[in-house]
Amino acid sequence: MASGEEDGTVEEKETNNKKRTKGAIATAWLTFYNIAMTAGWLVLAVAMVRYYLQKGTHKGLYRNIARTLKFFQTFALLEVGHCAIGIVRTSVIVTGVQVCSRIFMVWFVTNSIRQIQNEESVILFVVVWTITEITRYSFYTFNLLNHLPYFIKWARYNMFIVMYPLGVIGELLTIHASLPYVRRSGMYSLRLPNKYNVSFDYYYFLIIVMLSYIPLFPQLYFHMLRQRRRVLHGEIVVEKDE
Ligand SMILES: CCCCCCCCCCCCC[C@@H](O)CC(=O)SCCNC(=O)CCNC(=O)[C@H](O)C(C)(C)COP(=O)(O)OP(=O)(O)OC[C@H]1O[C@@H](n2cnc3c(N)ncnc32)[C@H](O)[C@@H]1OP(=O)(O)O
Repeated sequence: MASGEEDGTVEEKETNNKKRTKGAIATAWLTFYNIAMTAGWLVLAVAMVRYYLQKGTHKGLYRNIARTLKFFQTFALLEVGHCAIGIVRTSVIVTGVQVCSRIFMVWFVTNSIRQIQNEESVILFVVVWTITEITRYSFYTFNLLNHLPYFIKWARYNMFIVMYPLGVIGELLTIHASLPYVRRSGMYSLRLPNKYNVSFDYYYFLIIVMLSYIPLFPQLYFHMLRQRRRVLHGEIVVEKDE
């Protein structure tokens, strides 16, 4: 029996061919992207373990891995693009909040304020992010290759239950530790009078960022709990249009 495609008009066939090509290109790109990201976070993990074994302290660890961390975390901005052009079935808003908050932590907090780089809280969130991302990107890679080991699927949809709160604690403690330096230095702030007639206080901005975790984090966490029910328990989860 002829398939629907064989029966279709030339236009239908062209549309189907286009869809297939877009699918193949998107899959190839995502496979490359996920392999590169898994490798990047693995490099980071190895660098952290080596540093700690050699020096026996976490002091100086952040500076040692800063370039790699900044590179791979910033590269994750592409994920917002993946959602926007529809090659992954994820909400742009959920992904945007997750990626932007991380980029903000890396560039505008940890990287900008040298005095806090040796805080234990920095190591906490960097270690938690690293474990999470190695699991997440290897999950996507094996999934795309249709060879997903169950323990990676299990880890992807269970570890976040503990890792997410731990990461948030690390991030909030780091922002909190930065407050006195920000207040003293007046960094990234704009005081009146100035030619733009605008004032901005980075110290209060950071406090607002900390407070914004209260409404935003539960949404990300519950999103992941719904994904967990869908993927591990096969439940049909109806999500609001985010
Ligand atoms: C300017 C200042 C802003 C300040 C804002 C301050 C507010 C901050 C509040 C937020 C706090 C966040 C803190 C955070 O940084 C702390 C941590 O991360 S700690 C470490 C623990 N973290 C986690 O476990 C992260 C969990 N979150 C995520 O995984 C993602 O970020 C999330 C976007 C939530 C993922 O959700 P998603 O919907 O994508 O879930 P899935 O993985 O199940 O994917 C859904 C489907 O899409 C496919 N997909 C997605 N990405 C890819 C890809 N790269 N390649 C291939 N396929 C992909 C996936 O396979 C699923 O497909 P299907 O539906 O067919 O199964």
